Amino acid sequence: MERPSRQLLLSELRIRNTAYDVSLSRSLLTWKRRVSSPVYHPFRPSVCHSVSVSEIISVREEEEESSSRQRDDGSWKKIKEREGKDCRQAFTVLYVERSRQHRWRCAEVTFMCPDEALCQRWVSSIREQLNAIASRPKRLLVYINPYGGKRQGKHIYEQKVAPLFAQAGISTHVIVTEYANYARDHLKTEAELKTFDGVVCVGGDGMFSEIIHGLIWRTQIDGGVDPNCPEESLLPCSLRIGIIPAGSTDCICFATVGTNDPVTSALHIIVGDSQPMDVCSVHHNNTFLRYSVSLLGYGFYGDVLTDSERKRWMGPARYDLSGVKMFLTHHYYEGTVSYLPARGIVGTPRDAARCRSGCVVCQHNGQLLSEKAERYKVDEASDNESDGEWRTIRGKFLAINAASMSCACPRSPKGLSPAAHLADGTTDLILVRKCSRFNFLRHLLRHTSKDDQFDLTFVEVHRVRRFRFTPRHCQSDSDLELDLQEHGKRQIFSQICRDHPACSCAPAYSSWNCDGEILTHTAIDVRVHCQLIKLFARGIEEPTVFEDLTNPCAI
Ligand SMILES: Nc1ncnc2c1ncn2[C@@H]1O[C@H](COP(=O)(O)OP(=O)(O)OP(=O)(O)O)[C@@H](O)[C@H]1O
Ligand SMILES: CCCCCCCCCCCCC/C=C/[C@@H](O)[C@H](CO)NC(=O)CCCCC
Ligand SMILES: [Ca+2]
Repeated sequence: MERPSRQLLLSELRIRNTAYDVSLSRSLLTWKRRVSSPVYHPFRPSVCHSVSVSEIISVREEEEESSSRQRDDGSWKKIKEREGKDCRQAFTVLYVERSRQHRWRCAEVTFMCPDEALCQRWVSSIREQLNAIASRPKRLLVYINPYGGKRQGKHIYEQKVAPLFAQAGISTHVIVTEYANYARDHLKTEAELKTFDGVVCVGGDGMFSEIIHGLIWRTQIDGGVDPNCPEESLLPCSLRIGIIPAGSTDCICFATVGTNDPVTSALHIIVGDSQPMDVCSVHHNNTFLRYSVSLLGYGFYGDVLTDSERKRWMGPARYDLSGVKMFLTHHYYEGTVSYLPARGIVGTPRDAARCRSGCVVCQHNGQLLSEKAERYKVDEASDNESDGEWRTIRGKFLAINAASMSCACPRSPKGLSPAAHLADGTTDLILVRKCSRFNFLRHLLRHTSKDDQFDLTFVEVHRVRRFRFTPRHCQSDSDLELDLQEHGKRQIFSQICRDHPACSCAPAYSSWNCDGEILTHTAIDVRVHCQLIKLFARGIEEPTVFEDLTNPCAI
């Protein structure tokens, strides 16, 4: 058991009219009500509070002149009782308080000191501790998409986030985007990245995608790496990214924080959290197409996205309408999926365990991959793909999904692949073969219940490092030859006729949904880059069952 660290300060201070023993160590601020009588009071509220120093947002001196100050709830609190004296005898600590469903709130407590010198000592000691936390950002570059989600981005930032950043002493350079890809291009070429400790995007998954495209591209160009070459190992980005959710799905925020709440996200940024994340690069014939961190979906999710883009004016409800429409349409697509299974790693897509804050699977697999990368640097002749052999599956699919993380979102709180990991260097490749509408509905509905969406005969899931997809009509002559041998000429010709858009109702191609953006190509080559970016987040926290044993209040 870890021992509480040495006390830096211990004083008797007052909260309102009650005396408390208040102590500060390098890790904790604790206030414990003084027990005047040893008699047990069953109806008295908890007498001891403890806050981790790492979760203190800021400390401020109270400057009111022997007067009262209005609290948030409208009541008045007395700051100073004695007359005629300078008033710097009280200080307020703002800190993170956990609320329901992974939400964080900014709470505050005001301590009254017997004299000014003591008050000053407390304020400077707490500030010293906060300044020593190197991971906290001091200067942030903020991009706001005014048109994401319900078009509330600017309002959300100004009302809920900016005041918190100001209280935490974070300075910001705020840019409201003027058109799509404004933030991406600004980051690629213009932004003075060295002057910032992080980039914040206010918007949805599409806006986040712009930010990572700008940052990853810039990092590769500055480091002399060719982003068009699918074989190149990409350089990790040094700046962390914060997401203030103001979009339609906000799946990246939800899956990394556990909730889509602007205040919670702002607090994770302020305390300087860090969550590494895998990124997939998507190429077509040695040309870079896009990066993806959440869903790469062909078939159902590609069609839903294509249809919903025409209904953008509807806001987030467009996905529900297009979802139902595409479910009824029930298109399937033929093609070949090849993949490189992830070997030597911990975890499978069917695990009961989930990726959570401080995930050991991500740590283990991340370490394994970086050691491997080091070895390859020494031995140039080694084949990068020697840890496994490519496997190939041909078929008719209703959906081909690659989930690099769970893709949990309010629509599906457990996500497309509930056991996927944020930073393990793999993506879960989910193949939903052609089946009846009823069966497909069973599969879809299981995304919203406790039942396993993979426990169906027409669904398979593989944890992979790399995969390729070729739609049937892009297949090589030798592949088509194989088809002829397998199925006989007559079947093939009737199939081609049925699939050809000119002479039948069923389209031959779907589109790829890449984190909510439509890809321009259907034949793609995808590779996972382990922990390429970092977010101001810590992963979803497990609800605490037992009191923290390092907390002196719990002992
Ligand atoms: N000023 C702007 N005008 C028009 N489009 C913009 C602007 N700034 C950003 N965009 C684009 O708007 C698109 C959607 O933005 P965003 O992701 O913020 O919201 P959303 O699509 O509603 O949410 P989600 O992606 O979570 O479903 C993005 O593709 C982004 O490139
Ligand atoms: C017939 C009804 C069946 C109901 C089934 C519900 C299943 C929900 C699964 C939700 C999966 C979300 C995956 C996230 C993808 C994001 O990268 C992307 C960008 O924001 N969002 C969409 O493409 C938006 C995609 C929205 C799909 C509905
Ligand atoms: Ca992953």
